[in-house]
Amino acid sequence: MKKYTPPLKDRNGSELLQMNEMFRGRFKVRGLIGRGGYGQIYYASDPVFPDDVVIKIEPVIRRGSTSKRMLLEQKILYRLQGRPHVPIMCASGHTDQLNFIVMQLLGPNIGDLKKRSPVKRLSPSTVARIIIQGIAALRDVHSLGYLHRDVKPANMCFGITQNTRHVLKLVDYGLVRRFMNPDGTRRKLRNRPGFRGTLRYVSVRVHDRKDQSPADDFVSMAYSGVELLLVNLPWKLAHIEDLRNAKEEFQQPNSPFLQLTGPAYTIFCAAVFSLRSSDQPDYSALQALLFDMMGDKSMKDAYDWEENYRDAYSNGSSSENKDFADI
Ligand SMILES: Nc1ncnc2c1ncn2[C@@H]1O[C@H](COP(=O)(O)OP(=O)(O)OP(=O)(O)O)[C@@H](O)[C@H]1O
Repeated sequence: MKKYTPPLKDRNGSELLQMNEMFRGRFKVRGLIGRGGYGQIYYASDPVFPDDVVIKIEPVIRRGSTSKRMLLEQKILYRLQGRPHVPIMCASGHTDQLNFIVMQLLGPNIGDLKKRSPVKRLSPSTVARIIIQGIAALRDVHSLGYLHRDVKPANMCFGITQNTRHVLKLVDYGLVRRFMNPDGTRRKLRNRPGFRGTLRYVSVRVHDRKDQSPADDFVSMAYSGVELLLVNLPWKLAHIEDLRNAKEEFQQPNSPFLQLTGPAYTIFCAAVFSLRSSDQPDYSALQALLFDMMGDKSMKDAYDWEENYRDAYSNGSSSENKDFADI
C-alpha cells in the first residue's frame, strides 16, 4: 500500500511550530495539516511510533485566559485508548506556551472525502457503513460516561494503514462532557446550559438550550449521514431561529426532504429523532436499521473514494433531487 501523505496547508506566518523543528526533541515537524478554531494540527514523523503522527497544539493562554479545552481532550483520549474507533495517542502534555497531543495520522476527514466526490455526495452503502461505525464510536464514548457533543463529518476520519483503512475514527474530544455519574446513574440535567457544538449539526433540543444527552449525539450523527447522502443539509446558516425550525420541519415523519434519503435511512432517522433525553439508545438495534443500505458490501469492502466514487454516481436517484436548494 502506497504511503499516505496528508495534503499540507500553505504557511501564513501564524504557525506555532516550524517546518523540520524537532518538537519535544522527538517528533520531526513536516508541515501544517489544518488550523482549527482553537489550535493547529501538524504532520510529523516519530522515530518510536511505527506510523506517521499528527501534533495537535493550542496555546496555553488564549484570549487572555488559560485554555482548558485540550487538557480535557488529553484526559478523555487517554481514558479512551484501546477503543477501536478512537485515535491512538502517542504523547500528550504541555510546554510553557503550548498544550499538545500527539496521535496517529489518519486520512482526510469524511467531509473532505465527500467534497472530493464529483457528485458531492456519497453512496448509500458507504454512508450506511460510516454511520454504523459512527454509532460504534458513540458507544465507545458513551460507555465511558461521556458525550462527544461535536459529531459531524469533519470529525470522522478513516485510518491509513492496511489494518485501519476501513476503520472509522472519531476525532476532536474538546467538547466532551460527562453525562453519567461514576456509579452509572445519569447526572442531573441543567437548565439552559451554554451552547456547545457546531450549529449546523446540533439537535433542536440543543437549539432550545436543553442539556445534552446521548440522544443528541445520535441526532448529529443522523444529520451527518443526511448531508453525506443529499449533498447539503436542507437548512442554511441564516437566522438561528429559522435554522432550528427547518430542523424541526425536517424531522416530521412525512417530510419530503427526509424521504429523499431513502426508506432505510428515513426509518433510521425516525428512530433517532424519537429518542428522548432520558433514553438509553439501543446501539445495535439502530445499527441494524442500516444493514440493508449496505447492499452487498461488507465493512471491509472498498468505500466510494477507493473506487473513484463509482457508486456515488449510480445510487438510484437523479442528482437533481439530491441537490435541492437550501431552505
Ligand atoms: N489524527 C488525525 N490525523 C489526520 N487528520 C486529523 C487528525 N485529527 C484531526 N485531523 C484533521 O484536523 C481537523 C481538525 O481537527 P480537530 O477538530 O481535532 O481540531 P480543532 O482545533 O478542535 O478544530 P475545530 O475548531 O474545527 O473543531 C479535522 O477535521 C481533521 O480533518
